[in-house]
Amino acid sequence: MDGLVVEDLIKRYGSFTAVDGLSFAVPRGSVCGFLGPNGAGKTTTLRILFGLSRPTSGRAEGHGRISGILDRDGFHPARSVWNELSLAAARAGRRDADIDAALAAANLSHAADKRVGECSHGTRRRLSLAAALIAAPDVLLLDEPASGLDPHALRALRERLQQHASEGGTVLLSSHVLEDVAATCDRVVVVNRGRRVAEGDLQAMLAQRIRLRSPEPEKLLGAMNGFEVTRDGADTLIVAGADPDAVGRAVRDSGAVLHEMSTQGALEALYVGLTEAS
Ligand SMILES: Nc1ncnc2c1ncn2[C@@H]1O[C@H](COP(=O)(O)OP(=O)(O)OP(=O)(O)O)[C@@H](O)[C@H]1O
Repeated sequence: MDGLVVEDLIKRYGSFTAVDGLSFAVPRGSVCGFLGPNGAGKTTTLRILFGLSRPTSGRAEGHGRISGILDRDGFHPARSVWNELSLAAARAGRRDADIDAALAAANLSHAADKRVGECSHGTRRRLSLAAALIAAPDVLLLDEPASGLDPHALRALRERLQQHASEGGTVLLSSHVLEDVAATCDRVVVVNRGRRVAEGDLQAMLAQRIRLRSPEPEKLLGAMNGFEVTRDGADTLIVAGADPDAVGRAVRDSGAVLHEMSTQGALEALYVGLTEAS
């Protein structure tokens, strides 16, 4: 069952079309990356899903309670971290929420009494996520949630989002950090100039591009008959559109020494190909 649906969505600002007939869906239990170049229409789509902006035509709807992070967090700089979280709980109708426990879960207990205006960018970002989660949402919409986070906070964010999905929630997050998307998401939607250029299961999409690194690339290349292979530097081959088992067997049969067989970096290659081509 879908947690959110975007269908034939169009958003125009005057004569400029920011979102141009966009359609995609995110199933429940999924963390979906929302990728695209600057100005592709991601924030516009997220704002419509939040109900902050009206579509020109089409629809964008999440099922159940929606919360999340937009570019501006709207916190008052003079309020304390504890107070902002408590206000977020009250706004979401969750007056019974345990604020101290939510702060601890967000690793923010030490900052509870700090004024928001005195917090670092990363701390504010973590507070934004805690404020979104305290609403106990079904659908989490996150615009660049990883921005400003250190590696520990990034890992905690990833684990929290995956936990939300494993409990049946739905997550849509925009990001330009593709490595992070690859580690966090199970699906992606790629948009360019307001249109969808790709959508699907991330592993299935990445399995379509396997990177092989070998000190004997010629030997390897000789065994790759029938595969679509491109060279990427002196010792690296990229095999496109092939089943990993079949590639693995061809590598074994070649007898070449292999230093790496992975889909690492494949998302970037896929993204660049998709957004340049359209
Ligand atoms: N209120 C507005 N009035 C006019 N144009 C707007 C408005 N909001 C957004 N746009 C334009 O719509 C296009 C899509 O913007 P949007 O912010 O959705 O892109 P994005 O994919 O989120 O980009 P980024 O990755 O840079 O955040 C851009 O060209 C932007 O300038």
